[in-house]
Amino acid sequence: MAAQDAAVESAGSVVDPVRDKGNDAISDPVHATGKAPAHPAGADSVRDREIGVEQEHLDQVYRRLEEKIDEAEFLMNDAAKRGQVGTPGALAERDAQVFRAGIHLNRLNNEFEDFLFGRVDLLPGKDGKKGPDGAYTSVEPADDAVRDDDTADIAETLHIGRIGVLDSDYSPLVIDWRAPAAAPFYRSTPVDPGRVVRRRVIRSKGRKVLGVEDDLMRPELTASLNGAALPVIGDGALMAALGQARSHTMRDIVSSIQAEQDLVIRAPAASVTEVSGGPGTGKTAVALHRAAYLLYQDRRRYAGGILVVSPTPLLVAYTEGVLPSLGEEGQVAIRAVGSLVDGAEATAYDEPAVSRVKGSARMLKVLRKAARGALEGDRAPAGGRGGRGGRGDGQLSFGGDDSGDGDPSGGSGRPLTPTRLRVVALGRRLELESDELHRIRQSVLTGTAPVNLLRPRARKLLLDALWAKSGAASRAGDYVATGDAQLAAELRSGFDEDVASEDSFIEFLDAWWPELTARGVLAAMADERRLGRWARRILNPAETRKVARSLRRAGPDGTGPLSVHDVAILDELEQLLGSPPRQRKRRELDPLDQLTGLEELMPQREESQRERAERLAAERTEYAHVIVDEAQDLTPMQWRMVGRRGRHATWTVVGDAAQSSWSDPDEAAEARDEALGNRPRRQFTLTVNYRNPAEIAALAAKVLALAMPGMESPAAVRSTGVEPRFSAVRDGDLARTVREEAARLLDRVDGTIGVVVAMSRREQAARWLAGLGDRVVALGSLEAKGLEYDATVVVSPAEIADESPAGLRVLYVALTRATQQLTVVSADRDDPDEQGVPDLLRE
Ligand SMILES: Nc1ncnc2c1ncn2[C@@H]1O[C@H](COP(=O)(O)OP(=O)(O)OP(=O)(O)O)[C@@H](O)[C@H]1O
Repeated sequence: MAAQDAAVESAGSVVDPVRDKGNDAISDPVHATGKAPAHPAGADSVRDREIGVEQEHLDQVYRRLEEKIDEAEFLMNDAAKRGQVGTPGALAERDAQVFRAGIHLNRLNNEFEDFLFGRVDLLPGKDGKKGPDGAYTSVEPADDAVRDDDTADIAETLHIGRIGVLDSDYSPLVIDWRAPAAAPFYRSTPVDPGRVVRRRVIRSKGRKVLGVEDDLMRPELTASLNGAALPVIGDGALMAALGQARSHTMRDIVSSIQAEQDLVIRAPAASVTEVSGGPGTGKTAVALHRAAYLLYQDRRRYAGGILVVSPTPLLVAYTEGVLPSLGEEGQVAIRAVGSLVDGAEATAYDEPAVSRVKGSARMLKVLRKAARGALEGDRAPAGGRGGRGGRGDGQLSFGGDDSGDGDPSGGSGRPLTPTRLRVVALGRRLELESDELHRIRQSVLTGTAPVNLLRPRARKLLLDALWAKSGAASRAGDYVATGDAQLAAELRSGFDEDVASEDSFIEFLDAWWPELTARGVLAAMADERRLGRWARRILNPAETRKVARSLRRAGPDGTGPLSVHDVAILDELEQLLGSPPRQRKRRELDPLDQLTGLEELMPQREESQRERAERLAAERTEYAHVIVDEAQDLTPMQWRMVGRRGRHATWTVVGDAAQSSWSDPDEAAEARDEALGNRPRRQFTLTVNYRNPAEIAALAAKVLALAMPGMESPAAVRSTGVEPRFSAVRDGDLARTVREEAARLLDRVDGTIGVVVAMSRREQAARWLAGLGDRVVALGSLEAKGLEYDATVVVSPAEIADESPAGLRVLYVALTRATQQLTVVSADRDDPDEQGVPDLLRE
C-alpha cells in the first residue's frame, strides 16, 4: 500500500498553474490570523476547541429543527381535528396548507449527511444594511472595518447549510447555500476577499461535527472574534475533497464550490448560459448545482420542470444522487439522451458509419419522405392500422404494386394498400379507380400538416369525388339555382353521412390512409428497397444498405432494440406524423382531492407526492429549463429532439469541444444554434481540472494536441507524484495483461477502477475482469463519457482512436477519467517503444 499512501499524502500539494490562473481560493495552510504563526504543539487542542464551537452551533440548529418539525406536525394534526367542516374554499385552502406542511416536514426530516457544512467570518458591511435573512447585504467591507495597524473585528458570522434555518427570533442559524448571503462563502478569494476574513468548511455526520478546514482570505489581518484571536485550522477543504476515494456515484461539491464555478451556478437564468471547460473542470457538477440553485431562486417558475440531458444511462446513474443530496427531488428529470422518448430506451449501439448517417441533418430529409411515403407503396407499414379488410370482400381491391417489381406483398404477408374504392350510395354503386385515388392522395399531401392530421382532409376529398360521381351533385346544383341552397346542403350532408358510415368506406380509409406510428415507419425503413426510394439523392446506396440493416434489429413492428440515434429518429417521426387527439390517460387522484382524516393518510400522502411528481415528470414533454451535459456530443438529430423539449425554456449548455465523439462538429453547431434560437447567450469558461493529477493531465494533453491542435488543456489542481504506468502486451495475451493491471490497481487505490476499451471489445473486457469484484468495471470508450474512477486502465489507445473519425477525441476522454492512477496497456498495433509507451502517447 506504500504507493497508494504516497499518492494520498501528496494529493494535497497545490500545483502552481492554478494560482497563475487566479483561482486563489486555494490557499496555503495558515494556522492563525495575523502575522504570528500558531504554535504547532497547540494545534490539536485548538482544533478540538474549534470543533467544539461548531458542535455547539450544530446542536442549537438541531434543537431549532426539532421545534420546527413539531410546529409542522401540530399544523397537520390541528387541520385534521378541524375535520371536514367549512366552505369548500376553506377546506381546499386547509388541504393545500397541510400539503405544503407535509413537504416541509419531509425536507426537515431528511437526514442529511452534512446538513451544516460552512461558515464565514465577516467584516462589517459598507452600508450597514441587513437583508431579509438578517445578514449584512453589502459585499464590500465598511471603510473603517480595518484599522491602520491591520487589526479588525469580526462583525458577523454566518453558517451555511443545505437548507436555511431561522432561529425563533428570526436571526439566521443556517443560511441556505443558494441564498445571496451565502455567495461570499463561494466567491471570496484572497485576491478579492470582500468582507470575508475566514472561510471554514465543517465536516459532520448526522449530529456530530467531525472536523473543520479553514481558508484564510485576508492573511494580512489580525482579526479577533469576541475579543479573541481568530484561529485557522487545516489545509483547506478542496484538497481534502479531491483526495477522497471515488465510489460509483458522484458526490455534491456544495462545501467546496470554487469562485469561477459559483459564477456559473448563480448566473441569471435568462436565455442561454453556455459553459465550456476541459475534462474534470466540474462542468457536470456545476450543471447539477445550478439546477438546485434555479429551483431555490424561483420555485414557481421551475415548477414547469428542469430537464437534465445526459449522454449515457451510466452517467445518469452516476449523477442522479447529487440533487437529492442538495435537498431537491421531483422537479428535476435527469434523462439519458436515449431515453427522452416515452416508452423507448436505447440499448443497442450503431457502428460509427451508421451513427454518422443516422445522426446527421441529412436524415431529416429522408424522414420527411418516409413519413409521407409510408402511406403509399406496396404494403402498409407495420404498426399502422391498415390491417383490416382483405381480398374477396368485394369492396376493397388490392395488389397495386407501384414499383412493379415482383411479389406485391413484398413476401411479408402484410395487408396491402387498396387501389380501388367501391361504395353503394343513393342506390348506386360508386367507384374510384387507382389513378383517381392517386390524384386525391397527391392533392392532400401538398398540405404541410403532419400526415396523420391530413387524414380528415383525405376523407373529405374522397367524399367529394364520390359525390361528383353520384349524379346527386347535379340535382343539388339545380336546388341551388332555384334558390334552395339549404336543401342542396342537406342532400350533400346526408350523402356524406351515408357513405362515411358504410363499413366498406371505413375499412378502405383505414387501409388507404392508415394512422401511422413512428415505430411503424421505422420498421418500414428497414426495408432497403423502400428506404432507397425515400433516401434517393440523399444517402448513397452503401449508406442506405447499412442503415436499413441496422434498423432490422428493431424487428417487424419496430419494438425491438433501438440505438440512441434510433430514438432521435423516432422522436422526429412522431413530429412528422403527428398524433391525432388521444384519449387522456386516466389521471390518478390528486392527493389534495382525497384528503379525509389526515393522520392515517400521512404515509400514503408522502408516497402520493412522489408518485405525483413522477407522473407529472412522465407526462411532461416541455420544460422550463433545459440543461444539456456533454453538449458537444449531441448529433444534429438529437439537438432537434432536445430542442423540442425546451421551446419555451431557458437553457444551460455545458460541454467541451475537445471531447466530442461526433464526426462533424460544424454540422452539430448549426443544429445547436437552431435549437437555441436567437436567445441571447452568456458564455463562461472553467479553467481548472479538479479530477486528474498533473501527471495524468500532462499525458492526456499529448493526445489533445493531436486531436485539436492549439487547444489549451485545463490546469490540474494537484499533483500526486505518481506517473502513468505503461504496459505492453508482448506475448499477445491482452486479456491476461489487462486483468493483471486491474488487479494491481486494486491494491493501490481504495475506490473504483475503470477499464476502458474500444467499443468493439466491451463484452470481451467484461469477461477478462470477471471475479475481480464490483470495484472494477469494464467500459466501452463511448460509455466512459463523464465518469470518473480512482484509477483507470486504458486498453490499446490506437484501437480506440481508430474506431471512429472522432477517435482521438474519444481517446482523450478515456485518458482523463482517473483521479489517482492511470495505466495504459498497449497491443501490437499501438507500436509501443522500449518502455511500453504507445506511439500515440510519445513526444
Ligand atoms: N469545487 C470542487 N470541489 C470539489 N470537487 C470538485 C470541485 N469541482 C469539481 N470537483 C470534482 O472534480 C471531478 C470532475 O467534475 P465533473 O465530473 O463535474 O467535471 P466535468 O467538467 O464534467 O468533466 P468531464 O468533461 O471530463 O466530464 C468530480 O469528482 C467533481 O466532484
